[in-house]
Amino acid sequence: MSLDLFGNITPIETALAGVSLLKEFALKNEAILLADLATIVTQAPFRHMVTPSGFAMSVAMTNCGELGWVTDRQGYRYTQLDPLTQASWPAMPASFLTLSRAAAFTAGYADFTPDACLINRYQTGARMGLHQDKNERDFTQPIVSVSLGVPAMFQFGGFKRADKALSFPLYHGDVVVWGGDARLRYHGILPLKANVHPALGKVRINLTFRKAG
Ligand SMILES: O=C(O)CCC(=O)C(=O)O
Ligand SMILES: [Fe+2]
Repeated sequence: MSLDLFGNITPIETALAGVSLLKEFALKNEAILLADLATIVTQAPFRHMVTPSGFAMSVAMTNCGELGWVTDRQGYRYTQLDPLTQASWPAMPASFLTLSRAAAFTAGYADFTPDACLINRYQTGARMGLHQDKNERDFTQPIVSVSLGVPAMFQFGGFKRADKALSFPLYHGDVVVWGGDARLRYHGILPLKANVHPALGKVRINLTFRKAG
């Protein structure tokens, strides 16, 4: 739960139990986050992974942490090695770990220790269809999701793909935490509108922290 400028619970939190929207929570540490991100992508570059049915995703992805989320013809899963380089995924930087733990703590999860951070890069038109995050072992652990760069419309649906979804915008620095009753809600990102962010240019970057293993 978090409060808006007037001390009210934000509308999205009123509608969705188990969702916290922490506006601009990541802004304080923007510079170090972006510097650490730049280092990660030199070691594990963004790539368009293929879904099990053989379609290249419009979102480009990489990972840091002990485990990284991947998809290919074999399916969705977490791996210790980057399939592109056969090297371990880059270590999770202290700045990422600290931010994700602070956000989880603020949302009511006192002992969140992510072992995976999926890094999504959206160019204009890129989208992520409604899906559940369910490749993790322990659904009592939340998802912590950090938005950077160009704004995007996030969708929260229900527990079936066809359930009606609520949409709300996410801006640079916003953090969403979902767990508990909301942990397995369908969610996604609508096609990214053309835009420019002063620090990141034409893209949106999303950091999704999970306790996967
Ligand atoms: O980009 C986002 O905000 C959502 C990403 C997401 O749902 C995921 O990576 O599983
Ligand atoms: Fe997701």
